[in-house]
Amino acid sequence: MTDSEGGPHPPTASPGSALIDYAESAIVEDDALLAARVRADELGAAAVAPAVGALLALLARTCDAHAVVEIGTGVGVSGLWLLNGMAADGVLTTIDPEPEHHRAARQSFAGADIAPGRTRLINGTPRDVLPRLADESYDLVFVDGPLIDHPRHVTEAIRMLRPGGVVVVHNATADGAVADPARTDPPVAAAREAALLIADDERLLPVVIPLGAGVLAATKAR
Ligand SMILES: C[S@@+](CC[C@H](N)C(=O)[O-])C[C@H]1O[C@@H](n2cnc3c(N)ncnc32)[C@H](O)[C@@H]1O
Repeated sequence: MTDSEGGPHPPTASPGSALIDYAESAIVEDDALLAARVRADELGAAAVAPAVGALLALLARTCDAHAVVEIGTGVGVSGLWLLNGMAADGVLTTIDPEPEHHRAARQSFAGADIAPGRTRLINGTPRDVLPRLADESYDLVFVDGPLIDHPRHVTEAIRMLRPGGVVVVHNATADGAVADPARTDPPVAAAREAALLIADDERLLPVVIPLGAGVLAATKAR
């Protein structure tokens, strides 16, 4: 690649650079999100970084999301961001096997004055729940369960996504380990497998975004 004067482009920013640090620190969260983060710390439920949350809200708004599925509710930090970007009457269906996390997520949603009808919390494992959700019916699917389950969750997400919808995979790079050929442990192999499922699907237009733990987003052809 060359610049407008024919010379090589200057090196682009790498993860950990000042640019990434700026992107990560530029987002300000409201009181409801800050309170949810305290709950996440108390329960040890890792939540998306603020910049990833802002990306979720942006993508939800861009695809005018009315129906969103989230795999891995945690205590509702990513859910709050998704709801912020969704249509005012949009419904977030969010799945988690931990009842304690769902209790905390309900507190998080109430703390942000989210109307109860806008959230559908399904307590169960995605393996059991996802097959019951309809084909091509959701505007956005957010995958944030255990890395080892990413291939199964991504397969279900692609099935559930409507044409023009967006799938977002959190921790898609296994904190960057997918780029290291020496890393062949099962979670890293699962992250690679999930990325390949998306790369090999001709209906999907993907991009890796180096925010937080690494995000892979793809939109499905209309
Ligand atoms: C990283 S946290 C989700 C954080 C949340 N998305 C956020 O940013 O606020 C992962 C969640 O996956 C849930 N989980 C555990 N086992 C699971 C499984 N087998 N499938 C899906 N989710 C699971 C955990 O209970 C936990 O709440």
